[in-house]
Amino acid sequence: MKVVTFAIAKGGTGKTIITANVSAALGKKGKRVLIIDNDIGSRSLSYLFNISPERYLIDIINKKSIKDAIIKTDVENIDILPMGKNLMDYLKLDIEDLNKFNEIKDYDYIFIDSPATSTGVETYISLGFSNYFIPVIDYTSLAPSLQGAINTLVIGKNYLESEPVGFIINKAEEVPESVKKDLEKILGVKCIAIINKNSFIEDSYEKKKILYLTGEDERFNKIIDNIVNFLEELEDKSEINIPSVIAKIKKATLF
Ligand SMILES: Nc1ncnc2c1ncn2[C@@H]1O[C@H](COP(=O)(O)OP(=O)(O)OP(=O)(O)O)[C@@H](O)[C@H]1O
Repeated sequence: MKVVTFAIAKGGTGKTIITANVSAALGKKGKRVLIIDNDIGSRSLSYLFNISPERYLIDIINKKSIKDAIIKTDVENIDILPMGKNLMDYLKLDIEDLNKFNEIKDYDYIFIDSPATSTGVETYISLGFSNYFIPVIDYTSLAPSLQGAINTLVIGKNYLESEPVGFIINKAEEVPESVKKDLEKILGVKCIAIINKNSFIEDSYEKKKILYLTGEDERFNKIIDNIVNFLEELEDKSEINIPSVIAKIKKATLF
């Protein structure tokens, strides 16, 4: 199992779109995927997968199995776990309840879709629970994206031990090779994909479609396939030690 977050302490860069499409591509390949939906503000993941959760994990975690909150979607091999509250609220729970996260074993991939709060704290908590993270830079908003990516990399790598394995440039028309090289130098990881800005992607959200599955945009599908191949090469990781993760998060976020 691998826990991966497309993470950046900056809103609207395309994290949810990328999480949804990469998950769908993995699901199509027969991989079992769970998406932890922590983006409770925008609820964009529920919107895209067309689900209306009747219960959230926060409401049942002290009474039932974590599996009772997991929703099967209509998309092949993809389940969603709606958190219902900020991950920060989960940190206040008993360790016994938090250890229930270790019940989640039947998946090849877990993705955490997180909101970008102004303090970045939700992003950092997601990183605490992730083995790997991949910042998503919005090329139409390069300077704030870069700042968000640097913050995320510093906290994730140095305090939480989540491994940055590359970054994605999203909403880009054309990225000069020299800019890509500069970004790689600044961020210290490789650019694993450049996704162009286009109306198919933009409209897919409005129309509640997972673009990869419609096959409407061949170029987009090739890019998603490349990201999937990249993730498949990453090593599977062992179980996360919840108490030690919580201790690290508290230290890293001065929570
Ligand atoms: N490559 C793209 N081309 C055009 N529009 C895009 C592209 N990527 C994302 N968008 C649009 O940008 C908006 C934000 O995307 P998304 O919700 O995936 O970002 P996010 O990082 O998850 O946002 P938040 O921080 O609010 O959770 C959406 O309306 C989406 O349709």
